[in-house]
Amino acid sequence: MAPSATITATNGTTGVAAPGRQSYNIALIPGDGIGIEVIHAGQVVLQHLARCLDTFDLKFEEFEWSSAYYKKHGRYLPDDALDQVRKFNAILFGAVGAPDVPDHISLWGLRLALCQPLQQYANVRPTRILRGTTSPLSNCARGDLDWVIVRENSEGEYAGHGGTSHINQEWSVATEVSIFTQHGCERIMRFAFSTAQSRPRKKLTVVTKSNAQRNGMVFWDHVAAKVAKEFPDVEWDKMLVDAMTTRMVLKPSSIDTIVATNLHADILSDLAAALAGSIGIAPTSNLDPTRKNPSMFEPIHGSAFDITGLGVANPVATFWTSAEMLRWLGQAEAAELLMLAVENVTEGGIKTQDLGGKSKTVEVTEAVCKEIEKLASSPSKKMY
Ligand SMILES: NC(=O)c1ccc[n+]([C@@H]2O[C@H](COP(=O)([O-])OP(=O)(O)OC[C@H]3O[C@@H](n4cnc5c(N)ncnc54)[C@H](O)[C@@H]3O)[C@@H](O)[C@H]2O)c1
Ligand SMILES: O=C(O)[C@H](O)[C@@H](O)C(=O)O
Ligand SMILES: [K+]
Ligand SMILES: [Mn+2]
Repeated sequence: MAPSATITATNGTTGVAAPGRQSYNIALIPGDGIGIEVIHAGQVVLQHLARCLDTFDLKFEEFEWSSAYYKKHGRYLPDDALDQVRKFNAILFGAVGAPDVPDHISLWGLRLALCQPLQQYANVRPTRILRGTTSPLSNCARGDLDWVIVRENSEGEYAGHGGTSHINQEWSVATEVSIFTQHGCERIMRFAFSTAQSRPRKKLTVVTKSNAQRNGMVFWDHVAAKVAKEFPDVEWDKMLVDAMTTRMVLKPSSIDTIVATNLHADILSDLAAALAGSIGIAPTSNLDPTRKNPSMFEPIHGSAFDITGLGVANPVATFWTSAEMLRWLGQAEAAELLMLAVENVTEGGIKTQDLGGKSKTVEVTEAVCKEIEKLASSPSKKMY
């Protein structure tokens, strides 16, 4: 079923209206590398926002689950990790991945070990060109690129089906089987169509590869066509994933909402982030649309070994995902104010090096805090 909507967010997700003063418990999982730097910047900004607005409360608890924890305990998560995080309203996650741990161990050990059992089956990735930033595409004005990528986040190429036989033999073999279930495809298609329906253009592109992958992807297309009948007001088309990359580069304004498989959307969303200026701005919401489990919010990027510890990581992706978290929790006004503050700062030229600026993580964080203070105390607060 589509999420029960009361507040429609700019990214097509929905929040529950909050009666009275609300208090939210947020689990912080900074993880590894720059994840630690940006999550701490996000916590500073969120705390400041809550203090300045004084209309809701945020309480944070930090978890040390990371590659350092893995090296000490032989696992990324303790046995009761899911029970622990289920007590929170939301999770703010940094990144996982370390140079001395194989990437499949870290990804499956932490991120997927949370997203999959918590039924965060819809991964929502908005992309747009923020004020004061530019796309590397010539002729792409700010409003020409305003997309939401909906990523199937529970199965497909990430189902974990497969195995290795004849290890260390010349005839060793490994399989990685994609899984497309009726339930999994239907729920993500419904979510994607209702996201598209909630946006002004009501347009959805279903990304596929059903010319080559003649089973799973043909099934994916079939479910899309069936679910489309429930949304007669959504204009939709279907596009092969390879052609979609060229359309994103050459005709960005022809795109609005996209739905794609776990792997296709993973790849397309890094491309989308780069086309909007940098991976350092791109947010991700891992949503359980049924709201039975807490949803998890993170920047799209990873732990970025190459810039860890230099103080130059762009915190904007984490600020944006923090805004999406607030929206999901029902604090749409606070989310709007936070994004307005972020864009006032980028427009003022306070940007990290990935966006062509010279500012450090901490300078961007301080500037956003100052801007929040200004906006929250302005008599014309209703401008956001
Ligand atoms: N969800 C996650 O936790 C997640 C996501 C992606 C990658 N990873 C893991 O992170 C590790 C590194 O992966 P990768 O190098 O492929 O991707 P990455 O996103 O960590 O880095 C790619 C490039 O983008 C730059 N970059 C990323 N975030 C930035 C930011 N906020 N500000 C400025 N520059 C930024 C990096 O410096 C690097 O040059 C791997 O272990 C990978 O598995 C985890
Ligand atoms: O899920 C993945 O593929 C990785 O964690 C990462 O690249 C992401 O986009 O979340
Ligand atoms: K991340
Ligand atoms: Mn990715």
